Amino acid sequence: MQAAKVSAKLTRRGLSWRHGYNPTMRISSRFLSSSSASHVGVSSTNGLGIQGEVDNCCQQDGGDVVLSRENKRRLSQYLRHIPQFVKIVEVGPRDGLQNEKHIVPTAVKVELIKMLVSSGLRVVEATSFVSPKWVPQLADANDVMEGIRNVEGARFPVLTPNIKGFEAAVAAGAKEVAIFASASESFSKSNINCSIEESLRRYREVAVAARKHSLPVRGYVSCVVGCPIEGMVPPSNVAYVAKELYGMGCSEISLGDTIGVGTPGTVIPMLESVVDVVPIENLAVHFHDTYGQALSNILLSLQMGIGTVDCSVSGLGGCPYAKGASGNVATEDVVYMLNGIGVKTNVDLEKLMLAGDFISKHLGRPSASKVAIALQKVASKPNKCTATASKL
Ligand SMILES: CC(C)(COP(=O)([O-])OP(=O)([O-])OC[C@H]1O[C@@H](n2cnc3c(N)ncnc32)[C@H](O)[C@@H]1OP(=O)([O-])[O-])[C@@H](O)C(=O)NCCC(=O)NCCSC(=O)C[C@@](C)(O)CC(=O)[O-]
Repeated sequence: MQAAKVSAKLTRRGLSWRHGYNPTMRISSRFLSSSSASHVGVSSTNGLGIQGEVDNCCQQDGGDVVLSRENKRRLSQYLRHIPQFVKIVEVGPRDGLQNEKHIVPTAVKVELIKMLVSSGLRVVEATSFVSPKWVPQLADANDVMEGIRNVEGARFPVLTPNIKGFEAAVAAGAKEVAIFASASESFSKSNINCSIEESLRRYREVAVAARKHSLPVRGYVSCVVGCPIEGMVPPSNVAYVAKELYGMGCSEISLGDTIGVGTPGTVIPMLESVVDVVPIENLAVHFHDTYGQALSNILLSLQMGIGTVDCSVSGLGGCPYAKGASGNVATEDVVYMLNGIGVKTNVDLEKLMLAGDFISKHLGRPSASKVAIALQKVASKPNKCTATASKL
């Protein structure tokens, strides 16, 4: 069912996913402002079992339900390190569409980007200036940039693998670029056809040129947990590459679990290693969801103090040089989780789902976002939870 129709149905029932509809959790923004300057104060109840308790301890507050002081105290002990605001970097138009079997028309890409921006996303990675022989799906980078030239309200970083790509990106009007190195030697060779050291040399050249143009540079590290060729990647390798990228002037380092094998058990040691060499405020996380671990890895990254998360609408994507890896964690799922724990993103979930619906229809397959699928079902078939929620 089209997301707009779903939205209308939910609204008729007095429900909304705009704020991360969850029958047992309601958030008051008052809690956010009354907590410490940079972390969530309180956010949720503790699950399905305590609906009655929510009813008893909350009061209406302009649409929100205010949690009791006791609930606030209980919950803040689990959420106190999580930032109040998380910056979402939407990578669907680039990381998502670079892996599609059939080339997506430029006009569809441009429309998708516009819809993502209108959902409130402020950073949308638009395309790549890479070799069209290597990634034909993004060979229309110039045309995409032309199509979004007048779109305001968001930044549109683009991937550049070398100075040739950087110059092409600048000529096309890019105001921000991203470079992408790997923590695995074999992946570097298969992805960009050179060693890690050679890639760092190329990226230093890009970083110097970017500084001359006053353009911010984002740096990716791929294979931060595992490599499709080498297997597990030591955290020290990740820290080395992250430090080099930071040292050459990258304002943000995005740590990519390219094949989605990480669990909290492997992600924690990796992050600990990296935060020793790069300030945590300059880090982002980028989880593919191959093994369904992305949300748990994101939650723990936030608890460790990271405030920027990459994700892809409808869970689009994968890497052409990492066979079997599935898409990035779905933006809808991340926004829903963050809404549920009271973390602001400025993203309107309803409008985001329209963008997801648009691209899924174009690709002719269902969304990979569990939230999008579930909310569509909720709208078409009310269940016990929706009935309870509509009474609140
Ligand atoms: C790096 C290269 C270019 C080396 O490719 P190469 O073949 O070694 O390069 P070359 O310097 O020998 O040049 C070969 C041809 O490519 C051209 N060329 C050279 N550079 C460019 C350029 N920038 N734009 C357009 N054309 C270019 C160059 O002019 C030449 O053209 P020819 O003379 O044969 O006609 C190639 O391997 C490449 O483009 N790789 C990109 C691969 C890619 O995009 N992979 C997906 C990125 S996703 C990722 O890395 C992970 C990430 C970021 O998402 C995070 C995560 O999930 O973990």
